[in-house]
Amino acid sequence: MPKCVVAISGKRKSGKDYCTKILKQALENRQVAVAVTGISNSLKMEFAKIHGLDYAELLTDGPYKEKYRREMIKAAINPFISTDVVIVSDCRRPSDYRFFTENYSTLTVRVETSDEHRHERGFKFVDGVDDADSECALDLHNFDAVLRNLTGEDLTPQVERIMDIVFEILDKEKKKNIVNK
Ligand SMILES: Nc1ncnc2c1ncn2[C@@H]1O[C@H](COP(=O)(O)OP(=O)(O)OP(=O)(O)O)[C@@H](O)[C@H]1O
Repeated sequence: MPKCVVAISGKRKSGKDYCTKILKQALENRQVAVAVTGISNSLKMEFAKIHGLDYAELLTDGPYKEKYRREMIKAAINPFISTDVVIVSDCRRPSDYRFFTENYSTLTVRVETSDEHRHERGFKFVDGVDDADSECALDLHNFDAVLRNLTGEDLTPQVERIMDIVFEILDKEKKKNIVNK
C-alpha cells in the first residue's frame, strides 16, 4: 500500500497536471518514489467493460457507484503498491476524497487559479459539464492544502509547504511500521 496519497482536484484547466508534474519532480529530487495515476472516466469505462457494468450508472453518486468505487480506485492505485507517494491528479467528487481518506494516509490538495488564467489555458465553458456535480461538487470542500496556480508565479514555496506535509505523513508511516514490527 502506498504510504501517502496526494489527492489533487481543481476546475478544468486550473493546472492539475501541470502542478502534479512539478510536485512529482520536487519529491523525486528529494529521493521519494512517486507515481502518478488518475481515476478518469476512461478508467471507469474500462472498468465497466471488464466487469460488465453500466458505465452511465458508474458515473453517478448512487448506490451502484458506491458498490464499485472501492474496486475502481483500487484498480487505479494497485500498480503502485510499493511506491511511497501516489499522486491522484484528477479527483472530482467528495466520494473520491472519502475513499482516499478512509483507506490511505491522504493529503487533499486543491489547485486554484483565476478564470482569466483558465481561459488563457484553453478553457471554454460547456453547459452540462462546467455546472455539473463532477465539476462543482468539491467547490466548498475543506482541503488540506491549496495551490494557487497563477501563470508566471513561482510555485516553489507552495510546493515546498505541500512537501513538508508529505514528509510528515511519510515519517508517521515509518514510525507506525517500526512499532508494528
Ligand atoms: N502555472 C502555469 N504556467 C504556465 N502554463 C500553465 C500553468 N499551469 C497550467 N499551464 C498550462 O495550461 C494548460 C492546462 O493545464 P493542465 O493540463 O495542467 O490543466 P488541468 O487542470 O489538468 O486540465 P484538465 O481540466 O483539462 O484536466 C496546459 O497547457 C499547461 O501546460
